Amino acid sequence: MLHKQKQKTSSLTIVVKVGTSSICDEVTHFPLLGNLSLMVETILKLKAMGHRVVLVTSAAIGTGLRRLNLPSKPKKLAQIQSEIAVAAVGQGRLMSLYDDLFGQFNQPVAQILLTRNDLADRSQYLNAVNCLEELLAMGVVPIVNENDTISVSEIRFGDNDTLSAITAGMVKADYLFLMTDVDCLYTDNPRTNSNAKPVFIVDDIATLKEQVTVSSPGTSLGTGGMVTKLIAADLATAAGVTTIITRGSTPQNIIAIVSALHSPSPSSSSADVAATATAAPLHTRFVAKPNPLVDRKWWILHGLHTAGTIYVDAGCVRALKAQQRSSLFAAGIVHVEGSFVAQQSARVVHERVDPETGKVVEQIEVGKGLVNYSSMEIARIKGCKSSEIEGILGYADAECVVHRDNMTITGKRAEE
Ligand SMILES: N[C@@H](CCC(=O)OP(=O)(O)O)C(=O)O
Repeated sequence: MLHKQKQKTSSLTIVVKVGTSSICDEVTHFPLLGNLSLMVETILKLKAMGHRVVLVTSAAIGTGLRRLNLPSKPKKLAQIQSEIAVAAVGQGRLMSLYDDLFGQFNQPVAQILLTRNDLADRSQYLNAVNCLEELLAMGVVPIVNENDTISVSEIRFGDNDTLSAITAGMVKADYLFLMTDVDCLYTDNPRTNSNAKPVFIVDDIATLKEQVTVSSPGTSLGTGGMVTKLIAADLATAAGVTTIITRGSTPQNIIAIVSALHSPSPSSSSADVAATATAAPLHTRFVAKPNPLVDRKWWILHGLHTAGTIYVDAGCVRALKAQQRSSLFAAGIVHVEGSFVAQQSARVVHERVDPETGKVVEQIEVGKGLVNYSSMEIARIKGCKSSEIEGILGYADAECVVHRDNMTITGKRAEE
């Protein structure tokens, strides 16, 4: 299938994610200055072409290890505290390195450190979005990393692939470049399987997952790998961002890839567009979803930490997915899992049960929403009519458990 890239050529918004393996030597942890300089030059060239660029960078831990003369990052659970302390040492030094390199060209940069908790609050999320927008409007290059020192494990992004996808959604990017230590996604690990073939273009990540073997666990310093890149691509394409995986040691390829995807004139045939894109350096392109989720719905799905799960019956699923979507009412709830309060977010799941054995045969993710009642309240009102809530709880703050405006349905509607 041929894909015609949208022919926007003036100012593109491009998020570039650079992993630890492209920034620090895996053994010595010394900075890979050649790579970093090329990355900085590439970003400056993209800016000179009129594009807006956000850099999402890892390597606070790697840089901290070098500074502290430690051989490797702590692995035991008890040492997680020292891992984040190492990140605190490295983050300032990493920024100073970028500031020095960009500073050679009089290019101002800004440090943005994010945690999942920051983004879970709608007003803080919007503040972060506005800050990024303002920086881009001022011609600054925002440099984003996770705020490792205050991210506890259950709310941690953990890998910067996910963080970069969230960032790309926040700035409504045209492109997310996930720079890594291979040229592109392969059908299997090219280091261990010589028959592994490059994957050039991906329309549907769910189908892709059935066709490729993704085993890369990431490097000894980074936390990501190909698995987290696919999650990031899924997330970013849902927000309408074309996502590219390509080699981190040749960042100049970003320019060649963007140019190849945008150089044909608007009247070019699809074949011309495909041929030009194929002539670009090796990369995998994940096609952006044509009808991306609008900002608030995307934020509910990806910005919010999921605090629990609400299990619903089949009738409820049909109502939630119907053309005129219904809100989620207590009557359709079967049970609730986890401990959460009102205004936190919960997954909505349907369990398909084998009628003969009574066993759950499949769990179907329906969506995610901001709840009007706590998990304890939901446990008491599940299966009841809205008119009964007041009698059971002694009050009724809302007639539904999740209002449809506060819910994002994943997957297709029932009638599609
Ligand atoms: N935020 C941390 C680690 C993030 C991380 O490992 O990401 P990656 O190298 O992309 O797998 C850091 O700056 O070292």
